[in-house]
Amino acid sequence: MTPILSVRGLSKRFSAKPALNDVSFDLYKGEIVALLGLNGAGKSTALSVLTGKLLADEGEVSFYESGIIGFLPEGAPLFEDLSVIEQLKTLAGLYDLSRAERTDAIERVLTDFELSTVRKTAISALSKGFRRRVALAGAFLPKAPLLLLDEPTDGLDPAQRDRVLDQLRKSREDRTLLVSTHSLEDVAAICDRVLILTRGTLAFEGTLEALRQSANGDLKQAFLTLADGTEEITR
Ligand SMILES: Nc1ncnc2c1ncn2[C@@H]1O[C@H](COP(=O)(O)OP(=O)(O)OP(=O)(O)O)[C@@H](O)[C@H]1O
Repeated sequence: MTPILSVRGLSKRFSAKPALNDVSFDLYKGEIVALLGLNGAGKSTALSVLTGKLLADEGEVSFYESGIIGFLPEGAPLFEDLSVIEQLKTLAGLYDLSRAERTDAIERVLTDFELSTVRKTAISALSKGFRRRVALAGAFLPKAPLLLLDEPTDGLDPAQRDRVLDQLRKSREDRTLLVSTHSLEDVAAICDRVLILTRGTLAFEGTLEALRQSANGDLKQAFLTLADGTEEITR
């Protein structure tokens, strides 16, 4: 099977300090893959390099689909001075969409992320959970075949978290998702495969089930053991 995205030998250093070290993996159509690791493991750096926001020092990223990549960056940055609808219109204007397509895309994400009631609200007046959903709506505006999401459920209440996870699950019908998260609950709920970064090195690549089984069914224990780097590298 041809991957949708292929990453080979990716390395990135900040000054002399390695943030990513010879990382290689593939993503396939229709899967949701978790990108896990302790604080500072290199997850956000990896997503930034994949989107071209940061330049890698070494390695190659090949994207085998036509179209663009949707991105929810770390911290879900937004235009503070705009309203929700203005934010989405501004982002939609960046894509190659007709006026009708832009309107349709905006209405779709307002509905999918339950933002209709705040469409005219200033971004600066939104709570953390709403802000996250506006940023997610922005990432889902274009019909991008690949979405890179940095902590999509951070700051969401349990009800909203479930709804956003439903949206992510649904979106795999026509998209591939790489999701960086600290929530093992989210991983168990929606992810097919898992990548674990340990101090910039890929320490595990495999199915959710294989990860669980590596610690007799205890997902948290399995993650902590590998993320800490005390186990041999599993590839
Ligand atoms: N712009 C930068 N300049 C210097 N060092 C950086 C920069 N961005 C990241 N780093 C360093 O690179 C390493 C990886 O950071 P990164 O933010 O990718 O980790 P992360 O896995 O996303 O962490 P977290 O879970 O805390 O968000 C860390 O040691 C971090 O301090």
